Amino acid sequence: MSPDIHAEKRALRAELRERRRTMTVTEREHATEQFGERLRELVAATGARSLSAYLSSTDEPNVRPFLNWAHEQGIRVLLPITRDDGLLDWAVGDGESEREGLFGLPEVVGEVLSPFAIDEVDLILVPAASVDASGMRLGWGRGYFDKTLGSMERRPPAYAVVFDSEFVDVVPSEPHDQPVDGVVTPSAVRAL
Ligand SMILES: Nc1nc2c(c(=O)[nH]1)N(C=O)[C@@H](CNc1ccc(C(=O)N[C@@H](CCC(=O)O)C(=O)O)cc1)CN2
Ligand SMILES: Nc1ncnc2c1ncn2[C@@H]1O[C@H](COP(=O)(O)OP(=O)(O)OP(=O)(O)O)[C@@H](O)[C@H]1O
Repeated sequence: MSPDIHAEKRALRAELRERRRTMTVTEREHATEQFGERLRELVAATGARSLSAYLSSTDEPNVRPFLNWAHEQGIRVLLPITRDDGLLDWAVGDGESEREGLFGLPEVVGEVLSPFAIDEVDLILVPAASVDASGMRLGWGRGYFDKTLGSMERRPPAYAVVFDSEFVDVVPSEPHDQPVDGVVTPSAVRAL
């Protein structure tokens, strides 16, 4: 794998991380409301009764109000538990208990399910740094979701959740990168 593409990905991630960090509270709150509307539309369109998502940290697209809504609707929500071997375990989110996991990310507390637990969901919401028009996704650089999505035999629709400016024409990609089926931004749900 060429070192250039790794450097390019790293530089892009740093830029995107900085842009997220400098968003204003007003921008964030507005985006959160719109993410909620779009994600509820996606659930209605897919009829999903179970889904996997992530517990947003401060700078990430905030899906927490949506997760509370999903929980109230009786939708089963799986949240990732970061393992140090590069795989993700899962636990059912109850909207209550969490703690700090590996890499300082918020993590759900609950019965730990194996990486295979995600095989059962109807819809996958994937965190990302950027997504392009062909569905290629730039993640945060440890390959967790490439491995997860790449190992699934029958995969339900996977939608990346990003801010509008992070949906771009092309992201740098490598053979192991797994495309997503769609993207959710504050302005729209798009199948790709
Ligand atoms: N809220 C949330 N939970 C999540 C994810 C996520 O993106 N958001 N993940 C989604 O995968 C998994 C954890 N993924 C991680 C990915 C990278 C790094 C990390 O340490 N990255 C490098 C930066 C690499 C770079 O910039 O090139 C670092 O910070 O040093 C940590 C966790 C599972 N849980
Ligand atoms: N299916 C896989 N099997 C083994 N290693 C993988 C796989 N997918 C990715 N990797 C490794 O993970 C590391 C990070 O990959 P990459 O830069 O594509 O991350 P990313 O797309 O940002 O990550 P993520 O999937 O967590 O969002 C690379 O060293 C890559 O070789």
